Amino acid sequence: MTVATATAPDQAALEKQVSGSSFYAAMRLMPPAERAGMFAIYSFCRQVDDIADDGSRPRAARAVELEGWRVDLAALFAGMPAGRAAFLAEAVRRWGLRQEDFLAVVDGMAMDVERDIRAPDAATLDLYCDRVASAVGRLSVRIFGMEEAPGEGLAHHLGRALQLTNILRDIDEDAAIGRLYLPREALLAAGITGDDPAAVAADRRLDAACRAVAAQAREHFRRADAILDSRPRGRLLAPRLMAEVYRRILDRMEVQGWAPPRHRVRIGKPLLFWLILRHGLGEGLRR
Ligand SMILES: CC(C)=CCC/C(C)=C/CC/C(C)=C/COP(=O)(O)OP(=O)(O)O
Repeated sequence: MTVATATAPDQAALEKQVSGSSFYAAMRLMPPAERAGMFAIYSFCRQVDDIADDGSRPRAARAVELEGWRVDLAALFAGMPAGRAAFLAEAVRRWGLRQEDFLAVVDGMAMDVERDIRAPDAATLDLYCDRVASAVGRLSVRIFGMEEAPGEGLAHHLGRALQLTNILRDIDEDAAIGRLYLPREALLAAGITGDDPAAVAADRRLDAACRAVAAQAREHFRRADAILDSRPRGRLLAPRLMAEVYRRILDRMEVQGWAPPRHRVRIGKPLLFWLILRHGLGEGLRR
């Protein structure tokens, strides 16, 4: 495949976009070329996510802008001047990243633009998680150098584990912008029939619904771990640390519970540092 030669990616700018993420430490530990690739993927995700979340602009304008990304990605993969997507060219060329995975991410963001997601059914939530998280995983596992089958499996399970945990952590922030990602089935099983985000966030029965979703996240973490454990020790340190950081967030939320008022769970620097050491990442730190 021929890919348009990109303008040199501005690493400092990419890194700045990534630096606020829970996954920054994991990406920082990768060797320079892989790290640059992950930063590019993350920056792409950040840019399309910012479009989807920009509530100050009409939905139609945001949809047009996402469509522009689809056009730029098509140009990139056709070897043409790729506009905003040009900075992805090196990563696409080097790791054979697939157009369909980038497009899936854009499709996921488009779900947020079309209407505010409110208590989606389980299948819709799963599709959303596949697009906004597992597709990112499918791009990432190519950079990790994984073979097709375990790579697909890791992306499937770790993407869903991380996204469900993120949803459980961000209930209040999402409600503040009119969104409720918790699945309808879990809400109904807990006796919650409405889908008004603020009302649901204030409902004490939410704890039971969230525990059911947390169990799903745990099962995805378990299956992601099984894939990671089958790979040689000392490899795949980045996804191991990504999983560990978010699993700790899930652990803390389960202790705290989801009955309002909730306190946003964070992983502080000392714990992060300890997790890095525990995973034998000292090697990465010296790079
Ligand atoms: C194989 C593999 C690596 C799979 C996982 C793919 C992946 C990294 C998905 C991201 C999903 C997610 C919860 C993003 C939030 O990022 P954020 O930076 O907004 O998170 P934060 O709010 O906690 O900082």
